[in-house]
Amino acid sequence: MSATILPQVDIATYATSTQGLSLQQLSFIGSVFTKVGANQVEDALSFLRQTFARFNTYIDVHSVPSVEEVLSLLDAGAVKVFVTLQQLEQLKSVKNLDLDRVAVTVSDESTREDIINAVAGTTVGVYAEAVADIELVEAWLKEYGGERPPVFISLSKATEENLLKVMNSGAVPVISAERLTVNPEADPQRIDIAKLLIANVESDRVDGLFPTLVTDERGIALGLVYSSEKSVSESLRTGAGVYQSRKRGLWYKGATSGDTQELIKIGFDCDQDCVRFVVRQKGKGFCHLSTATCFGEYSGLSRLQQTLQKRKASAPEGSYTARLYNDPKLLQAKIMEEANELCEATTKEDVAWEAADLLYFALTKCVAAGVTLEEVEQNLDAKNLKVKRRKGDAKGPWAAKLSVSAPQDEVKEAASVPKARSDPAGTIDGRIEMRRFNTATEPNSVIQEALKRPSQRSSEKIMGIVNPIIADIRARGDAAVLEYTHKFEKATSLTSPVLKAPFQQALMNLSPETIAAIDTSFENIRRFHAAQADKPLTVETMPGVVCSRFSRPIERVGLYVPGGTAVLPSTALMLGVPAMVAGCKTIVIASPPRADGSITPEIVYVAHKVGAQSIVLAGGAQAVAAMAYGTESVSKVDKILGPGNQFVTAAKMVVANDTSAGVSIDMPAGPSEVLVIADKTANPAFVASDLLSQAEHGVDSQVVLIAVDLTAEQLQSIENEVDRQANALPRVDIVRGAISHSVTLLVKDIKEAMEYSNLYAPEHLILQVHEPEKIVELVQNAGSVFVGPWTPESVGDYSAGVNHSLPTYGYAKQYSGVNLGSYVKHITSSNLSPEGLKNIGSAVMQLAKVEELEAHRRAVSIRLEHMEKGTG
Ligand SMILES: NC(=O)c1ccc[n+]([C@@H]2O[C@H](COP(=O)([O-])OP(=O)(O)OC[C@H]3O[C@@H](n4cnc5c(N)ncnc54)[C@H](O)[C@@H]3O)[C@@H](O)[C@H]2O)c1
Ligand SMILES: N[C@H](CO)Cc1c[nH]c[nH+]1
Ligand SMILES: [Zn+2]
Repeated sequence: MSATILPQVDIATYATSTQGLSLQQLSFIGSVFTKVGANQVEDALSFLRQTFARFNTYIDVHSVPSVEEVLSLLDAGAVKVFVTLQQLEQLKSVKNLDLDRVAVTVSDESTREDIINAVAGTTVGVYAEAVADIELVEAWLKEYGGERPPVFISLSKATEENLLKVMNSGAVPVISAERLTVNPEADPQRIDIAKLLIANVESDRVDGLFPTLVTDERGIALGLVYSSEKSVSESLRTGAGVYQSRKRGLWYKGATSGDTQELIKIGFDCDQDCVRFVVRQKGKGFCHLSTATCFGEYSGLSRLQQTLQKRKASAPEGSYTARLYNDPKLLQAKIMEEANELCEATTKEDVAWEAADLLYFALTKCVAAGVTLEEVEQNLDAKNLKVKRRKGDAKGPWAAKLSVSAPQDEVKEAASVPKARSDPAGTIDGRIEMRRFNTATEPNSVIQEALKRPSQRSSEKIMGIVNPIIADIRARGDAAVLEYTHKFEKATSLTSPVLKAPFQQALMNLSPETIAAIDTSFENIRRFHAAQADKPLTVETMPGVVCSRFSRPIERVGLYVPGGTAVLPSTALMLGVPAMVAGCKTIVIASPPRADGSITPEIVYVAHKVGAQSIVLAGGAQAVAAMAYGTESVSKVDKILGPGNQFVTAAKMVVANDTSAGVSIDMPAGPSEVLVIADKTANPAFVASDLLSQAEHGVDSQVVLIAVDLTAEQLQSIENEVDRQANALPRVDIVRGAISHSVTLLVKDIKEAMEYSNLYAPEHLILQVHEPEKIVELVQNAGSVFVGPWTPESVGDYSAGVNHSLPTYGYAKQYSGVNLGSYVKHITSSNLSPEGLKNIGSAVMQLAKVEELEAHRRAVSIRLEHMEKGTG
């Protein structure tokens, strides 16, 4: 709000003055003017510090000798300084100084032409001091013409009539605060500030009232009311929100409800036809419906602040916020954790998510310390007024985190031994490079830390998102599935969440090359998985005791085909073909549709080839929940398989743990990863291409290179290839994100390489080493292994026949990738002859006796007795 009038105060006496407007009443107007003498700069700085939040301070600095001191006043928050022509010339050359923070003074030494020349083409204002003849100034203003700069005038004879003339001419009058009053009836020798304030406000209403927007201190609209000169005057006098009701006259807000308001400021809009009251609302809220505003409750940061303040006053025992208030160390750790997660976030969505988390913990810290959002924002405004900008370099340990060593130089210097390089950035000197760690010199803890998968959002947070989605799908079925698809996939035209077989030919309109590629892959995957079928087995464990095992397909399977960062028809093949080979009766495929509501034709073609019953046009937790519980149109399944992002994986875990769902899952298959072991025989270009093929999946992917006894030059060639090839990729930005948490380990021999690999348990392991077949024997933990220079990982992703739906995140230690066994359950059977029962009976009866389970024992003894009596 720009100033309408500038009450002048003396900084030496303002605090104790009892004449005219009080300090609080001045703050309602929002602006003050003061003169600073040569020795008063320190006092002025302290005045600015104390009053920054309450006033905009305009300072006459004629007598301040140095430009440095003038700048320090501007830096401390003076909104405008009134200067001499000489000072103006000096200030014009100050970098970062906005010239609309300066007004030049018309004085005896300067002619009108000097002033016009000085301000021409700038935003510098003009200050006319001790003007005796107001008509002359009016004439001057008229003559000036065009886009006039802001003009401030102090009159030698400040009568109400003269002040109104100044305001009518569009200038801002400067007048001693001691000459003003908020109570003209009791103080007739002073000028009514309310009258001056609204002198230029126009009303186009027949009742002459002024539309008045009431906001809180953050500028959030609380409601719309009306004001009159009288109500403004009453508000200034009482320091409360007082308005003019169109029916009931003066309205002292909260007089009956108790929801009163503390007046903070009164201002006006740009064309002076709307009043703005900034208030601090007490009680239940502004609206008569007891909401914070007439437009509903607060949202965002304001709502969070409201909740945190309530929790501070009385937090429910055991609430997380109460824990944070009571444990400052926990709060500190959370702030650092969230700040770090925000630094690591790369996608728009993740940055917003992590920033929200950081703001939550930062605001908790503020509320704990009694600091309000309004105060934080005042600080932001104060910083915005700074002229002397800091360089903004990082300090202390943070600066150290930024410093990067020069890898190329190092390599040149140390002719053959590659050095470790552990900067956290993924791009070093603009190159796309992984961090290097030498296992011979780095402590094991550092290596373990470097090998950690990129931080995932905490399961608490993910569950907080996924659980309500699952509950919603259970409660509202198809309608909820559609709503989430509209929201996440932006497929707002979609009206049914399911596409049922038979699928129309038009939906599988593919090029002959694509059809041929899918058909080739389909056949290889089919062959490899068909070969996995196990024949029923039968064993006679004792004479007459025959045990068998046979398998049966799981009847109904749900296959999740990811479609967030990339659409993966190959995953439809990897999940659909073994389901078909196993003989699953109902195959349901789920995949997020495109924004136009359609599904990728390649996925429809695969669904058709594997005999899928339907395609669920949904992704994420909603697709998983729909298949787990079934909806009006989505068939319930017995097992859900397939990879996905954190929401998909979390939802699979939730439904698998719900016994009422009666559904199982394959495994946790998250962001893609690869570990390449390369020795001197490896081709650097091949190694780089394999690393990048998984890095391009997503920013949360991780790739690891284990360099076995490489020279600095050999390692450098791989790194050069990584940078060169990465920069040529269309998904270079994703690759950059993934490489930022990817690492190279320098190890001495293949044995050590395999130890690290087994510890990491990668989803994909690539062996680009001498005699790789022999090394396969050393593999203990891995999802799928790619052997030798001619086996890029992508052959496994698409066409070789092996499955690409594999355990990630180290779960290769206990899970297998998807295989035929994933679609069947094994059933055993026993078949005993009388002789067999005789042979085994005593062992069974004895053990039943030990367990004191008599009915078990008798089930045998009763038969043996029958045999003896010949009645069996
Ligand atoms: N391990 C394996 O075998 C394997 C195989 C293929 C792919 N992958 C991995 O699968 C992952 C696929 O992830 P993706 O994101 O590309 O696709 P996705 O289909 O798994 O996830 C997309 C869905 O996530 C949901 N979602 C997105 N943001 C959300 C939010 N803020 N709140 C709630 N739900 C939200 C939406 O419903 C969206 O449809 C990748 O990380 C890829 O590397 C792994
Ligand atoms: N590499 C992924 C599994 O981690 C699968 C995939 C599909 N398309 C390309 N790659
Ligand atoms: Zn892949």
